[in-house]
Amino acid sequence: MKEIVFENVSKIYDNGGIGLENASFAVEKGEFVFVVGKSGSGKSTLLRLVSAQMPKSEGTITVGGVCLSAIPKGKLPLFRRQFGIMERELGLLPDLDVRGNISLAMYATEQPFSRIKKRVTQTMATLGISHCAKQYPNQLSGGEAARVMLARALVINPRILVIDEPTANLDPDASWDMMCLLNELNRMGVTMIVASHSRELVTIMKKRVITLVSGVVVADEKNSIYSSKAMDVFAEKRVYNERRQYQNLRGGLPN
Ligand SMILES: Nc1ncnc2c1ncn2[C@@H]1O[C@H](COP(=O)(O)OP(=O)(O)OP(=O)(O)O)[C@@H](O)[C@H]1O
Repeated sequence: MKEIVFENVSKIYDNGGIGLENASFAVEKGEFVFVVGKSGSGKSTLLRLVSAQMPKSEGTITVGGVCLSAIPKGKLPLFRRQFGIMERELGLLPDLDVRGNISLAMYATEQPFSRIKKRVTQTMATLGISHCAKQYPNQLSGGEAARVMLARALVINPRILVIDEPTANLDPDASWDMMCLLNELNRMGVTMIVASHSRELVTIMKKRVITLVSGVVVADEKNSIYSSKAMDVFAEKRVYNERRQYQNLRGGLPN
């Protein structure tokens, strides 16, 4: 069953910047997909479009069979609850301990306090951070803080986890632990869309990899590796084509 479908989706920001250009792909329920590309290639844009955090400019996005443009604005917050989102910009609140930070994500779901407490305890145990429950963010290691951010995304029991750079600023051991954890969550049935800069980890994981260059999907392969060569070849071709178009417009190519 198709969980996410993008059909000719583009995102053009208010200042004219292109975030994503004519992207088409589908993600199956329970799939694990990496999104890779150089800085500014459109990874975060794609993730934010998937999780209905901003509107697309063109094309059609369908999640769980629901076309995002058909959802009334007032119903979007409820719709977004099927996504767990982990991204750098959503930092931990410094004045709340770990349990508080994770619990906060559940308050909007309006569940009874006892249920929230049980679910938070369970999530901390799953992610191996029970021992940090009473610690504050500035008392956590990088790896622990990343797990708390993941716990905050996971605690609402999402169908889809959308994760931007899960291993940013982590040492190799903590990065590997994080990837294993994501793999484990995926095995439990959660659909995963993960943007990553980590060449080594993406290659080792052998998952589906969507590669972006300047907002364009240039490769989409199963059991794939992070190939900077594919990016470079495409970037060179694109620059060459743009030069040709420009020179044609100006009256023909020079010798
Ligand atoms: N809010 C915004 N307003 C205008 N342009 C934006 C905005 N957000 C992103 N962009 C532009 O869209 C393009 C894609 O940016 P995006 O953040 O999606 O890339 P990225 O691959 O996630 O980069 P990074 O790896 O550095 O996080 C870039 O050219 C960027 O400048």
